[in-house]
Amino acid sequence: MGKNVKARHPRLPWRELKSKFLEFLAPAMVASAETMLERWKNYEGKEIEVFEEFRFFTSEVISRTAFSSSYIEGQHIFEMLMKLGFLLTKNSLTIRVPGISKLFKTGNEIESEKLEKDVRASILGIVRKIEEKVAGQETTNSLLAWTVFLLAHHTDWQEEPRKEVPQIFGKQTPNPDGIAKLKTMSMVINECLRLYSPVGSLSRKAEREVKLGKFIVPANVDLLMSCLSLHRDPLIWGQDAQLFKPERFTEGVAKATNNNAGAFLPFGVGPRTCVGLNFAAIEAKIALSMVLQCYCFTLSPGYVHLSLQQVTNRPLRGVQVMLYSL
Ligand code: HEM
Repeated sequence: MGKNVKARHPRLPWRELKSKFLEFLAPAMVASAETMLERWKNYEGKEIEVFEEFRFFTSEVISRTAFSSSYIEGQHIFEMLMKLGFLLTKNSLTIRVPGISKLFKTGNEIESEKLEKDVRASILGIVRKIEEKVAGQETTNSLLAWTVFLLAHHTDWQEEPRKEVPQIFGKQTPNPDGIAKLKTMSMVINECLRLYSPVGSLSRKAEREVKLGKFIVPANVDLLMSCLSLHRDPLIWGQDAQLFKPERFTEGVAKATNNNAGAFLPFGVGPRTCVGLNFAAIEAKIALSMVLQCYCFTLSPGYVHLSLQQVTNRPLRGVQVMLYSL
């Protein structure tokens, strides 16, 4: 921010800001997961399709978080509307000479035009924010469904994160402090993001001619990078690249990728990196912790393994699992 530009709000230190953000988000996510698990009671001992379930869950999280965070902005809009109403009434009572009113505007008219513009801009701002969150709904939905698929297929890996959940939260619902400590859960999520990256490819446009390794990319060329093939490349991940092995992330992403920052890109790279990264990670960890606390699951015989790359990489026929109460 430039020297002469005043901050609109007093600055909070980053750590404090992040914890305030978490304090607000985590309870909304926990409440949405509770609603989902309440529904799951009807499926105990039966088959459940979790892609659709997580669609309800991720949509509910959005409506709880996006709309309530718009409350203050909404209040500001209502204040502006009240003032606008007052000015419009005043303008309508002012006697104007026909014709002149088109050439000269009164102070009240100028102010009401400005207010009208501000109201429009504020409403568009809220809509844009909600749109951004909706953009993240499908991706988190896919991540959760693919993770349940992988854990249902590799039941030994269900036990590891399940043990960790009570160690960290006891019998409580997930809280912001504990979420950061879920190490095995992070490994499982990273391995799922590697194998079933919800965003299958990243796109960029070359603004000018650039040298990319041994290639010269001319200006204005559209580039598409496939995260799916990058994440399964044996030259980067080894001969077991196709296998589900969360242990490769035991010592973090840097170690798993041999410090190759361009090898693991589920959330993109550079200045356009996903802005919802933390939001998605917290949401996924809360949902999975709560599911694992209550249930174990195996793949249903009816499950058909097909993925569809349409905006996101998602299971085409859903993910059916058999649900057992613990
Ligand atoms: C598992 C969940 C998610 C995945 C895998 C994911 C992945 C991505 C990827 C790959 C990009 C493009 C980055 C690039 O081109 O370098 C992106 C951009 C974006 N994501 Fe996400 N995302 C997820 C969740 C979310 C959530 C929850 C939100 C909102 C709360 C969100 C909001 C956005 C926005 C606004 C952009 C555009 C950023 C820009 O162009 O500057 N995402 N995401």
